Amino acid sequence: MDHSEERWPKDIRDCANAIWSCDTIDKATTFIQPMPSQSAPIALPNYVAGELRLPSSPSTTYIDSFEPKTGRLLYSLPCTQPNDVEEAIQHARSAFRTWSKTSRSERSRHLRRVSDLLQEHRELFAVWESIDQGKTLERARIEVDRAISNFSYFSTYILHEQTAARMADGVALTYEHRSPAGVFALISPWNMPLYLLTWKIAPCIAFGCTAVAKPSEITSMSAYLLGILLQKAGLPPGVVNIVLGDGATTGAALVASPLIEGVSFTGGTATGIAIRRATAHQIRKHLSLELGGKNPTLIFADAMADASTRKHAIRTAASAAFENQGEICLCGSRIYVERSVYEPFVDAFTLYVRDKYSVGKGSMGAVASLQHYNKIRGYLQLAVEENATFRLGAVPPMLRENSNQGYWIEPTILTDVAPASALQKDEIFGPVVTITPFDTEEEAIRLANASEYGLAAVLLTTDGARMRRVGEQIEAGLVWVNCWLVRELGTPFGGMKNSGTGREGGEYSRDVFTVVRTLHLPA
Ligand SMILES: NC(=O)C1=CN([C@@H]2O[C@H](COP(=O)(O)OP(=O)(O)OC[C@H]3O[C@@H](n4cnc5c(N)ncnc54)[C@H](O)[C@@H]3O)[C@@H](O)[C@H]2O)C=CC1
Ligand SMILES: O=C(O)/C=C/C=C(\O)C(=O)O
Repeated sequence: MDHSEERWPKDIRDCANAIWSCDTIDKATTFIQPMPSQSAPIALPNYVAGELRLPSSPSTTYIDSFEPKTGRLLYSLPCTQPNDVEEAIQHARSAFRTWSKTSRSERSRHLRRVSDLLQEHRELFAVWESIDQGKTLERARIEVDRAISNFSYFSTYILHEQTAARMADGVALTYEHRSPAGVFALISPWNMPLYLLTWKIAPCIAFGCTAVAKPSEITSMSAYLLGILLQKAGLPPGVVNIVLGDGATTGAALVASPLIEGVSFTGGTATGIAIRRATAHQIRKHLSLELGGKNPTLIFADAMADASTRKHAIRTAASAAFENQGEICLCGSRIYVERSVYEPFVDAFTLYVRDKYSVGKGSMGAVASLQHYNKIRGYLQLAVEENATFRLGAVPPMLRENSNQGYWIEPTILTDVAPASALQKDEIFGPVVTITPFDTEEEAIRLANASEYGLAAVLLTTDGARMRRVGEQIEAGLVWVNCWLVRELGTPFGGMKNSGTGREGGEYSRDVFTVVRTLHLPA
């Protein structure tokens, strides 16, 4: 693709305004359709110091981004080089001097304005997120709503926060004093782009820090739109900066900079390890790593005992498995079913999933990239080689680069998969589940915990005592009983084992973004 400068819009601001003016689905779609595939897409700019601009480094390269549902080239984005990353960090540092001292009520007003403006442009963000990521429009709307809540939740949280003070043995009055930690690198993945980026940006700026954020190179559109929105909301320049680019160049430069006081990262475990390694010598750096999962869903016979609980169990297990094409780190991709109800469950689950999630039924989007499509395809080929039974789905066709075909994968249900298989161990991160029987509660717990990951789990049972007995033994940061993805933004969110370190949400986010000192005053 030709990236010569004359093929970019002369004024990037015109381009931003063109997209911004698409305030209805129709207009947004019209804007995207006339772009001829394989030629002169727009290049998205960074958002630095309150301005939308392309990086200045002459060595900047450009990355192509494709539309998952069609395989068409959509736009390109700069792979921001270390010197431009450093410049963004400098702007965040200078903004920190003022922002960290800005009153909570003023910061709260800024977050509220961002939340209101997002609400006003909900549909615009949802349409573009769906086009850019491959998710359904319905799913994209849910995620924009959550992005709105991320800002509104932290806008009020900081107004009601309390400080613990106590009398230490009658000799000293002690209290905790917290101050904003500094400039943060906020790095997010491609599965829930706006939802997860704002889950980091909102608490970061609410607690008085400033940010250089980097979305995934696979899905940069909503971050770009967010930059425009932050500008329109009047957020002081430099408080949030957004640099686009890949992990190896842009992300790595951001994380390693000695001027970065902390990193909040969501993505794959291998990247989390790389970030830990790259920052190992910088002890002061706060690290919050939310990584992969291979989450179990346990279905006990009592959950299948009558028509209403059976329906609930099947629906909950299905949405936990296939929502957002299985591209949520919390998805339940290993299903374990008590043997006495195993076959009835597998039959009913397969029928339900075929009806609701088959491609074309409206609940299944395309997977995010060709690279990811091929990764999932590889696992399905492995399932054939290992003689797994395909209760639903098949190996999808091979797609070539630039084939202008969408990355669609049917929901796939596998049985007869050995516990040691990579299909049971690896995070496939797609619409693929395995179903395995168990005989006893102890075996169910053992199977659930037989994973390097420990992010989330779902228990489906009507037995109240079992809910707690089993729930408290599952090695996972989040256990949902008879529900999935129910979120209260103050609760600790994060994983055990190789699913990460640190927790975010409410006061846990405060711990990530602030430093604490204890003051001792003589009594
Ligand atoms: N939330 C989750 O649990 C997610 C899990 N994954 C898993 O990871 C696998 C690989 O997907 P990727 O897109 O490669 O995820 P990734 O972990 O490489 O990407 C996540 C973010 O990290 C950035 N990044 C990559 N390398 C970096 C580095 N060295 N320093 C700083 N930032 C860096 C990326 O540019 C992106 O913004 C997926 O197939 C899936 O299994 C991917 C995305 C989200
Ligand atoms: O914060 C949430 O509610 C969901 C988070 C999901 C992820 O972190 C993910 O899928 O990566």
